[in-house]
Amino acid sequence: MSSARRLDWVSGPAMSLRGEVVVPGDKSVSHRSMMLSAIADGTSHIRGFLEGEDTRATAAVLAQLGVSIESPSAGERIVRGVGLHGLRGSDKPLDCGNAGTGMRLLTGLLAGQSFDSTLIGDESLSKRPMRRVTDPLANMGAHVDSQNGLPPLHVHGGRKLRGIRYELPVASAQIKSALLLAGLYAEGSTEVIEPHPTRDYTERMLAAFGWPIEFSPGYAKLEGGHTLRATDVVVPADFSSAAFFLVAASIVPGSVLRLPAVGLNPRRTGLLEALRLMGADIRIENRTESGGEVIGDLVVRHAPLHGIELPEALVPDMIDEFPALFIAAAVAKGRTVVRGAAELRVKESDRIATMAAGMRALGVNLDETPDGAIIDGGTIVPGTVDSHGDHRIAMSFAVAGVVGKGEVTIRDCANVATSFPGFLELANSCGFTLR
Ligand SMILES: O=C(O)C1=C[C@@H](OP(=O)(O)O)[C@@H](O)[C@H](O)C1
Ligand SMILES: C=C(OP(=O)(O)O)C(=O)O
Repeated sequence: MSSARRLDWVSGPAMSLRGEVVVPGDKSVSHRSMMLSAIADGTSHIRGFLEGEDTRATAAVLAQLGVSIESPSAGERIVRGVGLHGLRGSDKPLDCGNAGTGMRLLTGLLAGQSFDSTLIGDESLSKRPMRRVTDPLANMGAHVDSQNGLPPLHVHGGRKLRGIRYELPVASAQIKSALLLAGLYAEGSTEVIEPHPTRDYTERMLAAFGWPIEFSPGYAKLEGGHTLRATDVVVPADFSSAAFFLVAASIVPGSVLRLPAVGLNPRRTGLLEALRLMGADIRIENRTESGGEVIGDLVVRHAPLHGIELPEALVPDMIDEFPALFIAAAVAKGRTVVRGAAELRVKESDRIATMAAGMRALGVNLDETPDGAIIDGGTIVPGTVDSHGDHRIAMSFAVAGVVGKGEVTIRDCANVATSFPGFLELANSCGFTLR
């Protein structure tokens, strides 16, 4: 990573957090809306598109493959779909940046093309496991070369794909989605069965774009040989971005925050349940439906939190929210036990190890376990932590700073722009003291 990317933050104690916090568009939905619009017939209009580095990287890859994408204003994209077989190969590598979602889903999408592609990523993405998608794609007849299971990935074109029935070894929406996207190009049916239901945005969006698909929690099945019809997409606000404010307002006395129109897909809101089990006061107001997704305003008030044994069934529904939950646990009364979350070790950083190291530096008592942590609530003291370039870790320690006894210095925060551009300004607008 270049030195320009090495940005440090200092987060200081806050009096109380108040106001309305409008968080940016959902990252998962933004990636998928771009991919499906690109291979649809006709022009799709996306609103609320996340202007983050991850989702812009996906848009740039599709533009490199010949898709015309206009951006009339921030968060708005007009995508002229080229049809299922209209993408054109590129001689240059396709750069997915920091995005696991981008790389894994695009691998599925590119496996069925007539041309070869090379997918690359940044230092962090280059360490993330890809066999979880390349192995089942190989069963479908695809040919993807990796570097011992890691990126860069070379996806060979001109392969005839056939549908498979695949039981996922881990609960992962990225694996499921990669197979479904390859399945669009396959002969016969592609069927995926999950060990625990994961976010179903790919399934819902395929249906919205007119592709026949059968799905229920933990199951999806589609057949190749149809077409996608351009559709307008409204991207809801990202629950995973709202999560930092839910935790921060819960733990800073005197706080009340309103987070309008947040996506409340049940496969995303595990943190809401977890915080409520800990005693949090979070209400949903103005619940409504938009683009086939439930959205609502989240109103969070300070409440004394206590430790819990986190029900393992919640883990996939809050897979990106553990860094934030760990901070809540660090100041809750008593002990919090997290198990069954080994997937955290293969995210943008090893999120168990990175959080454990940082929390210890801030005086928190915790034991790291292979698939989770045992955290004793107490007081956060001033100190310096390293986010290891992991956006969710950086934002979680910014939350630790507002509730701590002094300043928390956070190293390497530039990657916050991958999922939450403008976090610092938004956080300060409701009472953080972050610089
Ligand atoms: O499908 C998606 O959009 C995502 C799925 C999850 O990853 P896994 O599929 O690896 O669990 C999640 O961590 C990631 O931030 C986004
Ligand atoms: C794990 C994440 O994203 P991705 O896998 O797309 O890099 C995340 O945003 O926390």
